[in-house]
Amino acid sequence: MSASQMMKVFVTRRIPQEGMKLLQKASMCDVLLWDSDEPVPHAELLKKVKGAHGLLCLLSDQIDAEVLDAAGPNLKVISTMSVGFDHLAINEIKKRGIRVGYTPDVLTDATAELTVALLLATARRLPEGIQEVKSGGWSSWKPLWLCGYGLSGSTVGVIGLGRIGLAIARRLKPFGVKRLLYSGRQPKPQAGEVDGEHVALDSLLCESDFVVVSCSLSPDTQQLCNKEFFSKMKNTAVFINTSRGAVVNQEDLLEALTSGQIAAAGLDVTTPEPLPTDHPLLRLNNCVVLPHIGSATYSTRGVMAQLSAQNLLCGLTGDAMPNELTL
Ligand SMILES: O=CC(=O)O
Repeated sequence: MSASQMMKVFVTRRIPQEGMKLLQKASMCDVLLWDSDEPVPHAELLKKVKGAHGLLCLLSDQIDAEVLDAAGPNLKVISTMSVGFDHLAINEIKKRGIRVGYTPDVLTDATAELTVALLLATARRLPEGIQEVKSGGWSSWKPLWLCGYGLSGSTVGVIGLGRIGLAIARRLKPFGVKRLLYSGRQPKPQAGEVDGEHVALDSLLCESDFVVVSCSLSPDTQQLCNKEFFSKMKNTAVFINTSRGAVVNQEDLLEALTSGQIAAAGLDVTTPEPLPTDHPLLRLNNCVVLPHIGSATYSTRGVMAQLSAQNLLCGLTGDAMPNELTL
């Protein structure tokens, strides 16, 4: 293929080899990589994307009208190495006739596992316990020390029983969960598998011992978890969010945690990301914050990279993508 027929692809970060190899093998592609583990600065993104036919990006890259304009009319496909796509200006993308690939399913298990780990770490106060061991605060076995909340006999409420929500529910049930509630627009047939009860959000909040947020970020869910939301939760309830930070009003969460309105929170996602190290949430013992690592297993990230590369290449050749977002 002559240089003028080659299609330009910009990859916004180092990604696992499984994906890079596929792109490098594709004879029609001229691949430009932002060869770093850190995000490409916005000004560089605008430069590097110029004239690209394909863009492989991550959830931390905001792909807005400015980026699309900088790319210009060649851009045929955007492939995001994520299941979430709230970082993409979908209306602008649709207007320009650009196709979008994403990576659902392949990260469901890893994200559900991480959610369970975070729930248990938060409810059983693992970070506090580890800190006490290291600091010499562990003086003896004490009946009233570092007690938390258990899943056995509990009611769990899942907000958004989609692929990941269901995988979380499946994993939590064997801990002896008594009732599994879920909210969402309509009952889901697959909820039967976990004996899930479809309830109104208010009932879920009033009745649950653990509230797990697993919905995607949309105008409907933005700031869903606010003062009113937390005020309906039990004082002994634990709040877990592994979806997107913007689903939560963090000021209101901080207030709920410091006032004792709720018992504890575990967050894998925050606003902003990274959360500044002096953020007040990080000073609380009853808040466990992780750095958005839901899908971070070696194999999952490998498969995500591979799928993103496949989506991108199919988008360039005009073929059906393994996972194309319906716009
Ligand atoms: O948050 C993770 C993803 O959207 O893949």
